[in-house]
Amino acid sequence: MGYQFSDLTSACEQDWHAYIKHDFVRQLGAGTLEDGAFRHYLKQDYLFLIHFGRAYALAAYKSASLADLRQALEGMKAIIDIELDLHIEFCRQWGISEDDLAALPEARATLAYTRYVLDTGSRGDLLDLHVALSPCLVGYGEIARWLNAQPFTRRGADNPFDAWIAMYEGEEFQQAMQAEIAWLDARLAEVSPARFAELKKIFNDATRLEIDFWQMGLDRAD
Ligand SMILES: Cc1ncc(C[n+]2csc(CCO)c2C)c(N)n1
Repeated sequence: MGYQFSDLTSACEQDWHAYIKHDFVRQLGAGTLEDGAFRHYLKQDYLFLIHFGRAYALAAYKSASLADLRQALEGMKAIIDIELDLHIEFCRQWGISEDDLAALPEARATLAYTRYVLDTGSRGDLLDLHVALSPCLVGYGEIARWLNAQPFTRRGADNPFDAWIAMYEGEEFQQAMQAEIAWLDARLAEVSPARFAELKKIFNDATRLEIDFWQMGLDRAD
């Protein structure tokens, strides 16, 4: 008894590091990532974000308290009003129009990850769903902080991906990430070892799917 969020990352340390320190991330930080790989990632991430918007709608449906319902609504608004708007603008700067985005075929890695999260939330409870969502929210915040601490990372105008790092290091985003960790810490404090083992599997699966998402970008896989 008495778990916290950091027990999930510790229990999946190898995969968690493979996700946070993936070659895609390193190249993005160094500014050496090929444009085509970044564009492929951006396009698939548009589809990813739409399904994550649905996952927050599922979190609303699974909420038994007003506080949880409000939190789900805030998550959905953050994706639809902030993250997706920024994303569409980002895509435009990289030469990808809204028409291009609307006509995209979905890559297998996108399908696998998004539907895994939706399925986990459908069969499980709100905690299962939040654990499935947490590598996304917490991972990107950690990636931005990790990149800023690496000697190979270049910031500013000589890194074409600088705006990407800036998006996730921002105060607002880091606060949302801390709020999610606090919510998970409070729930995980109450779970049994058997329940923790179930949640660890979900966290590990979602983390592995994040690794595949980066790899899909590097390989430009569909
Ligand atoms: C594959 C993939 N994983 C995580 C994120 C980051 N992300 C997506 S939605 C969300 C919540 C913010 O409202 C965050 C942090 C991404 N963009 N793409």
